[in-house]
Amino acid sequence: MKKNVTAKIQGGQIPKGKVRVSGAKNASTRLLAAALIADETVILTNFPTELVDAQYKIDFIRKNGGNVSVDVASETVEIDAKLLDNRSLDSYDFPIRTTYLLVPGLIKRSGVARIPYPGGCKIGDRGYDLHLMVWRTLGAEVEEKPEYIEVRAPKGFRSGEINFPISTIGGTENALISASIIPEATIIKNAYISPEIESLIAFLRTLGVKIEVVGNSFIKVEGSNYLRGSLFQVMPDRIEAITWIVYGIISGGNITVEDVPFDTMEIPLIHLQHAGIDLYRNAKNVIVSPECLVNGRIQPFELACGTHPGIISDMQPFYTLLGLHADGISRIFDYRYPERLKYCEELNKFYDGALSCKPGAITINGGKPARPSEANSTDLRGSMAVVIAALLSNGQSTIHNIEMALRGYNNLEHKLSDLGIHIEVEEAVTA
Ligand SMILES: CC(=O)N[C@H]1[C@@H](OP(=O)(O)OP(=O)(O)OC[C@H]2O[C@@H](n3ccc(=O)[nH]c3=O)[C@H](O)[C@@H]2O)O[C@H](CO)[C@@H](O)[C@@H]1O
Ligand SMILES: C=C(OP(=O)(O)O)C(=O)O
Repeated sequence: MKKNVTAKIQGGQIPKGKVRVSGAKNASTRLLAAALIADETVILTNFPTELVDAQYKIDFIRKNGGNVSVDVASETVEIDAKLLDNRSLDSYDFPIRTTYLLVPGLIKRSGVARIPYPGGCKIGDRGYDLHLMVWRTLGAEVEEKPEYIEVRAPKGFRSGEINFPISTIGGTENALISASIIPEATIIKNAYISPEIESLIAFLRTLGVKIEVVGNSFIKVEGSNYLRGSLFQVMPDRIEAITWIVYGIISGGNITVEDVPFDTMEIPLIHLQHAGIDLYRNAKNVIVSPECLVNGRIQPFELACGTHPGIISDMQPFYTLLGLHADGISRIFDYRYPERLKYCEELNKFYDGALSCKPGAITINGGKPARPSEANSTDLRGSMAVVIAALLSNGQSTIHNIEMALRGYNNLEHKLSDLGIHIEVEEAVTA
């Protein structure tokens, strides 16, 4: 897997052309784990095969005996988990967040699961205690070993009632997949229903799991000992869509963003309107061009990130970028991930200190032109944000560790190249 990747970026290139949004990271990597509980083959289409996070998960599955074939050309992944088995690995270094979703498949096949500690972006406090709570509620023993988390349920999980004290995406996904292998009813209270979770529920139903959702936070799951296979399409990535739209606006480019999942991003798009941006769109695509700016400029704005259907935290850095190009002072609040600020220090290198931050709040003094710089990738979205800042600056910039951006942006270099943008990417050779 790629490590220590540096990008040399010549600013001032204006994007022009088409870019298609890939299958969503936060859907595809969940479906991949959920496929492990099926007793027949699962085929996932529109799968972002080049996504580094997906590749880590596939690697883990293969190392534990699962069969995964990947067809890059058709963006299809076929998973056969019949031979999945819990094995002792030489290394548990898998820097992805949702390792916990690999547990149900392993419990189903071998009654024991050893999984890497949840990694993912360092965006502040990211507990995993609620995942342990899920497994314990379902009758498992859980032990935190130095290298991995071990979950034991030799006779499989048993049904229970899971009551989340806070609304958690990962926790809800874990509870859903874990409950699906139990042939009795499990109740999940205070669940979080996001579009990606709706898609996960739709997938689990295709396997034969009965899932009832009442209102927006109560779920009843009735699983089965035997689960069918499935042919399922990964939904497009709403965070990638907002990334390209914002890039199109602030670059003054002329781009068509294809496969935009409009129904999952109503409020994020309303906030663009409030910033004076009137996008041309049809059922699936958006055309971004300088004419979209109603008054010829981006209006400053104030917004708060939160749970769906609002602006989710992963979109925050792109609204920050938008604010940097707005005509005045904008403010962004994020009290769900108040420490998601490290990337701001990196962006400040390009924008002459235009961002001032305190936990949960970013104030943006918009309107300063971007200048070239050398910056680090602090997290996935932050990495993509500095790549965009470098593209907008007038000169050559260097961005370190852009493998972070590649965790969440499928085929990034190719997509940029289709927009006429060339970046030079180099991976450090390690002895
Ligand atoms: C699938 C998905 O869309 N994941 C998103 C989710 O991550 P992730 O699924 O990790 O986030 P959660 O919704 O689980 O976390 C919400 C809050 O609950 C806390 N918590 C969570 C689990 C736990 O066991 N204990 C605990 O304390 C977290 O620290 C956080 O403060 O939100 C992040 C911030 O928007 C995004 O970057 C991820 O892309
Ligand atoms: C923080 C993110 O992902 P993860 O939860 O996988 O770290 C992200 O997608 O921005």
